[in-house]
Amino acid sequence: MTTLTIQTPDDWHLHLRDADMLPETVPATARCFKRAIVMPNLVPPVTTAEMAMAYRQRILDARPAGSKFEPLMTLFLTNSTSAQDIMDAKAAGIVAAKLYPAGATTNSSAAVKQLEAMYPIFDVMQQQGMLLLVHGEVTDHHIDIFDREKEFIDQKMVHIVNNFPNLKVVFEHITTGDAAQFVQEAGDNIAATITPQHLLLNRNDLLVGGVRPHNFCLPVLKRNTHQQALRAAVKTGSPKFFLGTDSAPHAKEAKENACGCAGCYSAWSAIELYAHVFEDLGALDKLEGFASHHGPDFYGLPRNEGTITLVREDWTIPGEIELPSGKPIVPFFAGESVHWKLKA
Ligand SMILES: NC(=O)N[C@@H](CC(=O)O)C(=O)O
Ligand SMILES: [Zn+2]
Ligand SMILES: [Zn+2]
Repeated sequence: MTTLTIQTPDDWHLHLRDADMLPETVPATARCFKRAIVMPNLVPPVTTAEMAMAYRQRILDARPAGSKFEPLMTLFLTNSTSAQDIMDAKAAGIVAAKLYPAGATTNSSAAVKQLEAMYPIFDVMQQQGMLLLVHGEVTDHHIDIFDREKEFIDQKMVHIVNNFPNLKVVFEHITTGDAAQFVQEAGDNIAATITPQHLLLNRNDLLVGGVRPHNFCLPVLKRNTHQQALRAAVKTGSPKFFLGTDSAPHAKEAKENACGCAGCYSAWSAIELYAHVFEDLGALDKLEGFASHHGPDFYGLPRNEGTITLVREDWTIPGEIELPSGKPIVPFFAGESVHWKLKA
């Protein structure tokens, strides 16, 4: 096969950042995705409908001329989020709220410290038909970083899903066979996003032969058997799994640092990298479902009109990109060759 045409895809997990990052990040995603779930972990976090609407406008203003890219906004949950905040958000067109356990990841210190205290809020979300998006890792210091997702399933996720059977929950950026199996076996109210890095890499790519800060993201890459389980999950074509890049830019100096930031900036090559993986799996026929159908179907939104075409053509991801601030950033998979390219 030399070309591949699929219905226009969406990115169901994206960090656009803010201010002078938007002229970089918005075009990168808008080049092939029609919509994206925009994560709210700004500084300060997006905790009200008003903040989300102002952020949405800044994103719309950063679109390239003629672009119809549509940001789907989310609310950052804290232990101070009120029922009224949820109702206001719903009324403003916000589709989901994001649960970060406090301290789990980038800019999450203001997030949820006591998860069970959020249950009345989940109840309102369930009634309002707002989705719950979850960064699924426990944050207790004594729990090993490689076990934090599995512990979250056992301690928290099982109870959320069972207590709120009509709340749609997205288990974001899953990284383990345990999470894939949990999602597959649980009811129809739970689905998961999977990133390109967790399909392409395992923890050897982070640590063998020297530490590779550009492969560091959270949840951290796991052992090869988990990578294989995620690959097997997308290969089934199950509607419970869909595309969420978790593209999360940090300047080069913040990644190549004694305390490097977590996040991979994959937007410029994301759809190509997924095609690369699905080809490897002999499952190119499953890419369209994963990238363009399962997400909107789960969210209860219409599928996109139109198509994109990928061409089988080798190209090399650049080693560096210059941010609008003038600072360099190293894109995910820099210097590596990819077999598919978006047709201009
Ligand atoms: N995935 C990451 O490693 N980082 C994300 C936050 C997140 O999605 O957890 C970021 O905002 O940088
Ligand atoms: Zn996360
Ligand atoms: Zn993320």
